[in-house]
Amino acid sequence: MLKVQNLHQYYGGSHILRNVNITAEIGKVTVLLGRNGVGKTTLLKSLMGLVPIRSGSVEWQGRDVARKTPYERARSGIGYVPQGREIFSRLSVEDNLRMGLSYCSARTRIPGELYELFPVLKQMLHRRGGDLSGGQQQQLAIARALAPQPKILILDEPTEGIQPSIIKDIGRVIRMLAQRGDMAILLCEQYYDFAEELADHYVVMERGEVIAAGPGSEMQQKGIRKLVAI
Ligand SMILES: Nc1ncnc2c1ncn2[C@@H]1O[C@H](COP(=O)(O)OP(=O)(O)OP(=O)(O)O)[C@@H](O)[C@H]1O
Repeated sequence: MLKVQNLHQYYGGSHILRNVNITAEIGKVTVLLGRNGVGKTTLLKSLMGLVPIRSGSVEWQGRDVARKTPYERARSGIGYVPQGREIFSRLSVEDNLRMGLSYCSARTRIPGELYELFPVLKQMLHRRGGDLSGGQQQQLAIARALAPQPKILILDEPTEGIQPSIIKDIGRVIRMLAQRGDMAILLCEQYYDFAEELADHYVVMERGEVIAAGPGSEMQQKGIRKLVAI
């Protein structure tokens, strides 16, 4: 389980995250919602150690990882799919997947399962990452994060700029990964319908604070769509 408590983060003098508390459980999809600029990406980067936090704890599988490096967090089973995908455009699809294994000495082979989840990657194995469509790159970014077999997958807006058929495929993979029961999913998303369909739990942020949270089944009844409408 990932448990974030009383987290505060600043960029210079700007107080960006204010006393954030969230959890993400193994076997569940937790969706993080909020309008542009409320601090979602900053929160995910803080969880991954890509930006420092001022105070609070980030507990993963019972250990506080808040002072660990991104490398150490990745090795402890935290997988991260950044906003904008950050594919290595001049490397092949296969080498992009290998990059996902680069910090993980125990695993040297790309799991064959990734090609079952995303068959297009097998077809394009020797193409350059930069030659893939946006949707294919997103699938590659997810597969790269899954290559070392993490226990939590953190995704930052995976549907951004992606065509509907690929959004469906990505949704199916997310649901399947959670249902297997050995991985937590923390999904930051602006596409409300996609988020609602997948959510076991939801968290809504506004101006750096969590303003609502609960079971995914209650999102409609609680009017969460309105809270995040632009
Ligand atoms: N590197 C940075 N330096 C200073 N301020 C930043 C930096 N990155 C983000 N911010 C500011 O922090 C606030 C939160 O940004 P963040 O990207 O975390 O929001 P977000 O909810 O993920 O938005 P979006 O949905 O647009 O990605 C915004 O006001 C943003 O301008």
